[in-house]
Parts: sequence; C-alpha cells; structure tokens
Amino acid sequence: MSKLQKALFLSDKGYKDLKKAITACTLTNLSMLLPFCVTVMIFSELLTPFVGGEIQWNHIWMLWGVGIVSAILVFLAAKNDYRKTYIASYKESNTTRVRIAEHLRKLPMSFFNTKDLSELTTNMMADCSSMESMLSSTIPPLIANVITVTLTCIMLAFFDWRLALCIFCTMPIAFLIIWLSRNYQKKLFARQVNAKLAASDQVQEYLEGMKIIKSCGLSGSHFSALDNALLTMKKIAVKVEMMVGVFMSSASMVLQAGIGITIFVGALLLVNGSIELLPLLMSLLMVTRIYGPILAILSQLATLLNLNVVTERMRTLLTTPAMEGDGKTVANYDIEMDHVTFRYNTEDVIKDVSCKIPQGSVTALVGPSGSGKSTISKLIARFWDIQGGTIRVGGKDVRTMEPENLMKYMSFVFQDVTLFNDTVMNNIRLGNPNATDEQVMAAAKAAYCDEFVREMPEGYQTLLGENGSTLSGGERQRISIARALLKDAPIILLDEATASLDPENEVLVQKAIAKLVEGKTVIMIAHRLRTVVDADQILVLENGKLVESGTHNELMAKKGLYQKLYHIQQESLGWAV
Ligand SMILES: Nc1ncnc2c1ncn2[C@@H]1O[C@H](COP(=O)(O)OP(=O)(O)OP(=O)(O)O)[C@@H](O)[C@H]1O
Repeated sequence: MSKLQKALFLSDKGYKDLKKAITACTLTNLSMLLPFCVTVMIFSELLTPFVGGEIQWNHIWMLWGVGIVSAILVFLAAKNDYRKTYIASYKESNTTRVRIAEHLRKLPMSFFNTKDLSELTTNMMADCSSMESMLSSTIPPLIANVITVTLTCIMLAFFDWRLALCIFCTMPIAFLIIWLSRNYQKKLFARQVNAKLAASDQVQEYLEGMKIIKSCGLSGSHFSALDNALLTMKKIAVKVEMMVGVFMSSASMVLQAGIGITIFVGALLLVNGSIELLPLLMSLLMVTRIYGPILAILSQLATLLNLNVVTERMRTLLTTPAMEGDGKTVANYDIEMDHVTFRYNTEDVIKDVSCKIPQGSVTALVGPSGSGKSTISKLIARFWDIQGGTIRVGGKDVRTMEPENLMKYMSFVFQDVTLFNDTVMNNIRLGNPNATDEQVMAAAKAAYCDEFVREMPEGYQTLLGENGSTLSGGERQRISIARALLKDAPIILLDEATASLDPENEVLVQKAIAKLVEGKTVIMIAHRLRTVVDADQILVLENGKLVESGTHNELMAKKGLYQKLYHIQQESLGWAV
C-alpha cells in the first residue's frame, strides 16, 4: 500500500481511481496547452511582417482549424476529467463513510465512552467531505499543475533560457513562504477543527435539552457556553481566513514579481541585441500562462499540508482495533461468570464476580443503584471486554466470539428503547430483517402493539419520527418487545422495563414480557423486588461485588442485604398507597 493511499485511507479501488483522476486531470491541463500553442503560433505568424517576413494566410487558416480541433479535445478531456475526479471522489467518500460505520459497529463500547456523538458525526460527515475535496479539488489538480508548469517551463527555455530563469527565480521564495508557515497554519487549522467540534457539541446539547429549556423557561446566561463556542468558532474562522490570506497573497506577490523581472531583463536583452523581438513576445505570452497554475499549486499545497489535521480523527477511529472472534455456534445457552473483574475507567466496578446462569432459567440481578447490575448484563453481551476472569456462553469464552455472532443469541429489552425514523413495520423488523409482514404483525400482536399501531394514521406504515417521539413510554417498550419476539433469541436480557409506566401500560408490558421469556434463559435487572420473587435465582450485588445469591425464600431466610432491600421497598410501597 503506498504512502498516499495510507495517508488518505483509500480503498484499493479508491487509490486506483485517484491515479486515474490524476492522469485525467493532467491530460486536461496538457490539452489546454494546445489552444495556447495555437494562439502563440498565430500570433507569431501575424508578427512576421515586423521582422521582415510575410504573413502566410494558409498557415493561419490551418492553425484556426487546429484551434477548433484542440478546443473540442479540451472539452472531451475536461468531461473525462470531471467524471474521473469528482464522481470517483464522491464514490470513494461514500465507501469511506460505509467503512467507518462498519468499523464503528465492531468497536468495543469503551471507544464510545471516550467519544461523543457530535465527534463521530463530524468524523462521518465533515472529515469525509474534506477527504472528498482533497481527492477531487486538491491532489489531482496539484500533480497535474506541477506537470503542466514543468512542461511550459521546458517550452519557455526552448525560446530563451535566460527569460525562463527570470520567471522562476521568485518561485523558491514563494514556496518557502508557504513551507515556513505550514506549522503555524496547521496549528490554526487544528484550532478551527476543535472549535467547530466544540460548537457542534454545544448545539447538540442545546437541541437535546430543548424540553428542559422550555419547561424551565431558561434563557440568557444559561446558554453562555453555546454563545461562547459559536463566538470562538467565528473568531478562529476569521483568523484562519486572514492568516491564510496573508501567506497566500505574500507568496503570490513574490511570485508575480517574476513578471516584472522578466519584462525588465527581456527589455535589457532586446536593447543589447541579445534577443529578437519575436522570442521575447512569445516568452512574455507564456509568462501570462504559467502563473495561474503556479498560484493554484501554492494554494493546493497549503491545503495538502493540513491533510494530517483532517485525517487525525479518522486515523484514530479506523486504527482502533475492532472486537474480533469466530462465528462458531455454541453447544448450549448456559452462562457462566468466572472471577470477573471489570472497570470502565480506573476503578473496578465489577469485582471478582462468579456465578452460573443455567439454560432456561430466570436469573434476577438486584442491588442498590450503581451496584453494577446493568454493567453485568452488558458484559455478558460483550459490549465491553473484561479485564479479569472469564465469561462463557455455552462453555465458550465470549472474547473468542465475534460480537455479531454472540448477539444472534441475545435479545434486549432495555428501559431506553431506541426507535428509528422509519415505519413501525421496519422498526419491529429490526429484530429479524428477513421476517415477512405477516410475521412482523404477529409479533406486534403478541406484544400488544397491534391495537395502537392500527389506530395510527397509516397503521404499520406510519413513520415514527426521530426516536419515536410520538409514542408513549409503554408503547415504545412494547415495540421493543415485539422486536425481541421476532428475533426469538434463546437468551433474553431484560432491564426491568415497567418501572416508570402507568398501571394499564405496565400490565400490557408485563404480559408481553411473559410471552417473550417463555422457555428462554433470562437475565433480568430488577429495580422492584416484588417482580423477582418467582425467579429461579437472585444475584444480589453491592458495590460491584456479588454478596448473596439464592431464591427469594432462601435470601429472605438469610436476613442479609436482600431482605433489607425488600423490607425498605415494601415500606415505601406502603407509604405510596
Ligand atoms: N459508561 C460508563 N462509563 C463509566 N462508568 C460507568 C458507565 N456506566 C456505568 N458506570 C459506572 O459503573 C457503576 C455501575 O453502574 P451500573 O449502571 O452497572 O449500575 P446499576 O446497578 O445498573 O445502577 P442502576 O440501578 O442505577 O441502573 C456505577 O458506578 C456507574 O457510575
């Protein structure tokens, strides 16, 4: 893999397309030299009377013909160039976005703990767009311009090498200005990228918190963080524009001083009789042709120098190792935790936990808030990899299982149900993408969704809106249960989902759950202990440790933490009534 391919994270196809784009762009630039050469030749023909010759009109008409043909060639080359550069770059950035999305899916949740949503969104949208413009508007034209300038330079030297030197004498200084300013530009550019990210973070927080903002009537100073982030972004954008403008205009001024030097030296040479009028005029004509591409090279070079800043986040993301594993099936659905220790950051939140959850049994995880119940259920599903001990499903260490393969065996019903901006039908079908409409509707019926879905304006084809904001908590829960029913996985991870529902919804959700868990291995995070009295096994957690385990009656007889929690809840229920 070449350095350029690595630096730009290009697929093999993308790299091939980039090479084709460079060739196409170079051909366009070269084809543009044709009409220029024809103009120069017509011009020189028209000037022959001034050097004692005679105009050959048949030459002029022939050159006109060549001019028309070359204009057609330029058109064809530009068309091909457009297709090869722009269309190929859009395709490649699409491929990169899909690649990022695929990679994200395979990353451990620890990665998402260190990144926020707006950063990942920027990764997928803004960074890919920057790469897109690198592939279309920077790299191919840059290389093509270098080739064109070199060729024009050779042509110029053919007329008069002294004038060629004059034109290029200021070029090293112009490039030096850009080169020396690169670190400063990089720093500025990095600050701009960070300022944009901070602003989009603040905007996202503002939009997500709209309910609170409205309900609390917040205004003014409460949004100073958003105002400051937007102000910083504006300030840095102005600074970047200004400083880049200063460097670019200084470089271009120095570069254009070459025109004056060429005219001056040309005039001296003419006066001394060291050059004829015709080669001098031809050289001056070429000078006008050469500065455009050189100026373009300068600005493209400045953009290219910032490539690192653009690709930094993408590099971090794409080089973060994905969770690996095999796709082999497991023999049964027994789950075992063997001296499991886990920490999110520095402190252990699960401490040396060992337990067995036999296939077909119902296990409840109980304990005070923050004791590690949700964490355990997520570790079993390998959302995170543990630091000590082993978790086995069907006797197989989950770390050796490909996460998507492991996920085939599990269904989740969590409190925070995620719904997509799609139809009800498709939201349920996520449980099993191959399910027919009839199967989806059967699952919806079993999960007590059918009635409220049919009352929606377009039934199962109703669009749910962003994250199903039009549905009640109980309805969202039942849709997620319908999904899980459709998936029909042998292991069910259940975060006691009825805690915040009204009695009517609670009954329906409980009935739907009862159907879902029939004959399955169930791990249930219970917040209200009266829901776990019938569980085959209750695991009591405290501060990340497994402190008690057994059935309800056994634990009540032990008179430990479970009994204490149970009594506290009974009393608070009494007060509530
Ligand atoms: N993504 C995370 N990053 C860092 N720490 C976390 C994360 N998720 C949970 N924790 C911490 O891990 C500990 C266990 O949290 P967990 O959510 O597993 O507890 P829980 O028993 O399910 O709590 P609750 O009953 O309130 O839902 C807590 O101290 C919590 O602050």
